[in-house]
Amino acid sequence: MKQTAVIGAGVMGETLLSGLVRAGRRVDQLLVGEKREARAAELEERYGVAVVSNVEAAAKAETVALVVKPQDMADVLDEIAGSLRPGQLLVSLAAGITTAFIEARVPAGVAVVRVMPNTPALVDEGMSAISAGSHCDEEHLAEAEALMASVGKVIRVPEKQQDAVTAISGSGPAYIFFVVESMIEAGVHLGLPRATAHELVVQTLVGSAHMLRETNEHPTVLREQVTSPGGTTAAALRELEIHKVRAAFLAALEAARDRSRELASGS
Ligand SMILES: NC(=O)C1=CN([C@@H]2O[C@H](COP(=O)(O)OP(=O)(O)OC[C@H]3O[C@@H](n4cnc5c(N)ncnc54)[C@H](O)[C@@H]3O)[C@@H](O)[C@H]2O)C=CC1
Ligand SMILES: O=C(O)[C@@H]1CCC=N1
Repeated sequence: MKQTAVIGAGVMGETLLSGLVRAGRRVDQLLVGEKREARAAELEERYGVAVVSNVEAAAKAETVALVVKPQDMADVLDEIAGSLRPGQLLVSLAAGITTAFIEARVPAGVAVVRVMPNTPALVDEGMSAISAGSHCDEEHLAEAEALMASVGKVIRVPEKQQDAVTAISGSGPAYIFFVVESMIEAGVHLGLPRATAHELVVQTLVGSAHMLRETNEHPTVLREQVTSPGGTTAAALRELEIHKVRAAFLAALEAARDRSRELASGS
């Protein structure tokens, strides 16, 4: 029986775990390594999954997903390296951590795939980008792809693009939620009840997202369709340009990309 282990079951680890369960993975094919005892008990109760030591998880599973913070990755790899064997697959979901960083700390021949997921995986609408390490064959990459496909869409990217991917889709949901928060708050300033503002903004976001996906139109075209000459949208967009929102997004994404690059150094 092939087993998959998830080491580090915080926000993203549980997101992956729950997706695997929803996708029909048998619970006895799953193992969890989690440092916090209370959290481990919670997961055992919620999913009926076995929480074991990291060493046992690494020794038993064919595929090991590493979902600890980048700053904890070196310690976890030191702990499990002795239990890993060539041919086994390590899938890292950590921002910034390169496949070379992992390969340098595990036995030669262990296959490594780097993944950047995002939290909409919780509702099976995740976006994951995967990159192969140097001992990884097509079968390993396909296995990592199948793992992440259980919670959404997956694309393959060259590893050198992963820091930019992290800035866009990894952190991306936070920017969208920030915009949603800002619009709700603005609605309240305009005198709408908070619940009304919330409903208006969420449905506007969902509808706009569906339009982007289903019409396949460029966002500029969709934005122009909303922008009547001399109308309300043009008045609002002029303010966004005056406040340099476009430039702020560029600076923000550059900061996220740079932070991703820094994380591999443990800072
Ligand atoms: N939260 C997000 O939206 C995304 C997170 N990621 C990546 O996922 C990883 C985890 O992030 P989060 O889930 O947000 O963090 P988190 O802090 O919620 O989860 C990390 C978990 O690892 C556990 N842990 C720490 N050291 C451990 C050890 N030695 N053995 C076993 N478990 C240990 C912690 O107790 C915690 O439950 C990070 O590397 C992050 O870059 C990637 C994309 C999106
Ligand atoms: O903020 C972070 O570092 C993680 C990686 C991408 C999203 N959350």
